Amino acid sequence: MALVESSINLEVGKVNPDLQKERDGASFNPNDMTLVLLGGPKRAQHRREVVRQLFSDPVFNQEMRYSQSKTERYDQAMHQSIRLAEYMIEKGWTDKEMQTAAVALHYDLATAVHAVMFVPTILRLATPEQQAEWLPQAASFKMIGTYAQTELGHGTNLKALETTATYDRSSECFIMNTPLPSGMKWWPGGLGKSTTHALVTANLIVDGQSHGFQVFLVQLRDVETFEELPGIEVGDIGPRISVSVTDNGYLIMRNVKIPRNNMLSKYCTVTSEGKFLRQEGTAKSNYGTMMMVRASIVDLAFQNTSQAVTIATRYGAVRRQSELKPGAKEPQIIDFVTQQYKLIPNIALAYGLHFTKEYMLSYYHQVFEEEIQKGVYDSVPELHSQSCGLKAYCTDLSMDTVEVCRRSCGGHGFMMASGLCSLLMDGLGSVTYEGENTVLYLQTARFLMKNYAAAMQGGRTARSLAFLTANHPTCELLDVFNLPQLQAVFDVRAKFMLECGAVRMSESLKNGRQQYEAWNENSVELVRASKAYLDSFTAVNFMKRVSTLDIKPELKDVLMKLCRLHALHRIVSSAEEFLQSMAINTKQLEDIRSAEIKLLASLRPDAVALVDSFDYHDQTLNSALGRYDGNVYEKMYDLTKRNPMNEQSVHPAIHKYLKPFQAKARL
Ligand SMILES: CCCCCCC/C=C/C(=O)SCCNC(=O)CCNC(=O)[C@H](O)C(C)(C)COP(=O)(O)OP(=O)(O)OC[C@H]1O[C@@H](n2cnc3c(N)ncnc32)[C@H](O)[C@@H]1OP(=O)(O)O
Ligand SMILES: Cc1cc2nc3c(=O)[nH]c(=O)nc-3n(C[C@H](O)[C@H](O)[C@H](O)COP(=O)(O)OP(=O)(O)OC[C@H]3O[C@@H](n4cnc5c(N)ncnc54)[C@H](O)[C@@H]3O)c2cc1C
Repeated sequence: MALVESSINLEVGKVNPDLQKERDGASFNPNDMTLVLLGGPKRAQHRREVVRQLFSDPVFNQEMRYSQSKTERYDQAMHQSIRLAEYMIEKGWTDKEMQTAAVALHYDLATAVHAVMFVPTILRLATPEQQAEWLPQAASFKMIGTYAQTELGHGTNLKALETTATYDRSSECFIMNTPLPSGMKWWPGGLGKSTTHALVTANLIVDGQSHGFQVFLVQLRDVETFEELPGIEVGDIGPRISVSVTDNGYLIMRNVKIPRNNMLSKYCTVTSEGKFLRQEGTAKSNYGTMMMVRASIVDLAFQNTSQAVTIATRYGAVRRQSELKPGAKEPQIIDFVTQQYKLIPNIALAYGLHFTKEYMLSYYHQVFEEEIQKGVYDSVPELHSQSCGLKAYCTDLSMDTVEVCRRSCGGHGFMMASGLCSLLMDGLGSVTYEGENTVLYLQTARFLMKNYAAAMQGGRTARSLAFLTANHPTCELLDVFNLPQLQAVFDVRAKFMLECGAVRMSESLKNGRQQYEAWNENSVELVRASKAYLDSFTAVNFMKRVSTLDIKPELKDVLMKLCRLHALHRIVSSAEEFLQSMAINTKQLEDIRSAEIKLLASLRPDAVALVDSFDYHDQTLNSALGRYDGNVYEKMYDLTKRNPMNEQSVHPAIHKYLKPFQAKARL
């Protein structure tokens, strides 16, 4: 009772004084940093305006989402999707605004996969005529689609997918079939309840001959009644780790006929006579959507990381606990150096991921829009390797960060109201979907090994692997804050790790192993090689981007500290590999550890300003702990009062079970 009274007596809306003190003491203006992160005032203004409009509409208020059941959340997710569609008509919102809105809403939309995969796949794999027919229907939600690739029996191994599309010359149709049970489609987002159509990947069979994985547009439901069409069985796959809004579904097709035109035919087609033709592209052109979505997931990893550190850092400034100076007032928990070590390297990581996702998205657009559209496919192997590797590396680190942040909030980090539990549970899918992370690291390793062999034979390497042919002397780290020297240290370690993988492979082959046996035998080392390369790539990209920014000195100063801290922290995190490769020695490792702690102290006064700079709206964070005004306890109390468990002072279960038992026991 005392707690309740003291909470409601605090003024809501006024900024918590500890948080205000942090903001007053920062070395830079967060708004200036936001403009750097968002690419200038025009873009920042645009994002703020879209987000402001979004959250002034009660339909997008998700404050009670943590208390909602799956069905209630789905209801709201559908409502939000349709409201956004209305905005396209009423406010003239385009893809740009929709993308900003989707990110601000954590993709909590019943039509997320429609927007993120269905439409983009049509844009990438359909002919101009097919696009002209389908895209307007998709834009007006007459057609709501999903991307149905994974099956119950196979997700990773696309060559083993069992669904068939058999060409029937007499009707000029494909007949779609699901071999049961392992061939049924399983997982596609929105398939359960929300979609009328699916882009189904299936083995194309013409005259008994298989032509491998092709993509087909299949209508699942009547667009008016939403009832399943004949031969189609669809449903939700059931409870998953999070109460995510997405209705991931299953699909069975029994002799479902679709017109010949429904095979997406930019790269391959079947003529009416039943002739299979490859028009252009490569054998893997139909895998294009996966590259695109993996690149977008790098952005998602940045969002998850930066939101988690925003919540935990603000809370770290507001929360007072324990004793630091004997007899003094309880300190802000962020003053404990161990707490700083949980938060500040992860703030640095969030900034590093910002520059990584900028790189990834721009490289994807360069290759897709400037090269592939002109029929140039030379960069595809590197783009595939990097989109796989960075998707895996960034989501792995981002999930580690979210969990560290959650724990850093003590008991309250265990409450849904922290906003950190849903970041974790919803985010966890990202290490599995769009390619399981180990599988993706191995795709990167395949590319690395090829390039390593080329470099050793004096040939050319891909752009991002120039370090393989550069000549770095070892142990030249004289100044642990010197960026070129740190870059050399990363490159030496990455090259060494690639060499370890290559040497082991060649030894296995010399010992008579088949290529596939050697690969499997050395795959742990190959994953290490990939991670070393990705560590190096992201740290060096961070250093290069920050070094070339033409910005106010106080912003540059703090960003330089962050990219140094990121580099040092990554070295400490994989110290044994840096030592083993002789990129550093043990004395240098000691210096690096001390430098890390010095950087914590130097960045501590800017911690809150650094997370404020991410410019998240309170409704996006949806966190009682990470609120901009820092009024944590009042908000927790407010949410608790509105928790459905507190709707009745006596729960009906008391009258249903306890009271009859007590009455009986008295007899
Ligand atoms: C923004 C947030 C919203 C997110 C919503 C997410 C919703 C989730 C959706 C999904 O999960 S959809 C399903 C995604 N499924 C997968 O990612 C499956 C993973 N498996 C694969 O990608 C592949 O099977 C494989 C593991 C890459 C292997 O493919 P395959 O069996 O065909 O291998 P090989 O014949 O050995 O060929 C390898 C050869 O092909 C090149 N390659 C592979 N993929 C691509 C690609 N996407 N683009 C270009 N090239 C590709 C690879 O580099 C090899 O080349 P070489 O070394 O032989 O030259
Ligand atoms: C939340 C969520 C949403 C999804 N949405 C969609 C969607 O919209 N559409 C869709 O089509 N799919 C979707 N999926 C499916 C997803 O793409 C697959 O689950 C994913 O690609 C992994 O495949 P898998 O489940 O077959 O795992 P498996 O391949 O069975 O993996 C199991 C284990 O085997 C290991 N393994 C497998 N192959 C290899 C190998 N070659 N080398 C080494 N190790 C290996 C993996 O590393 C892993 O440890 C979704 C999945 C989730 C979790």
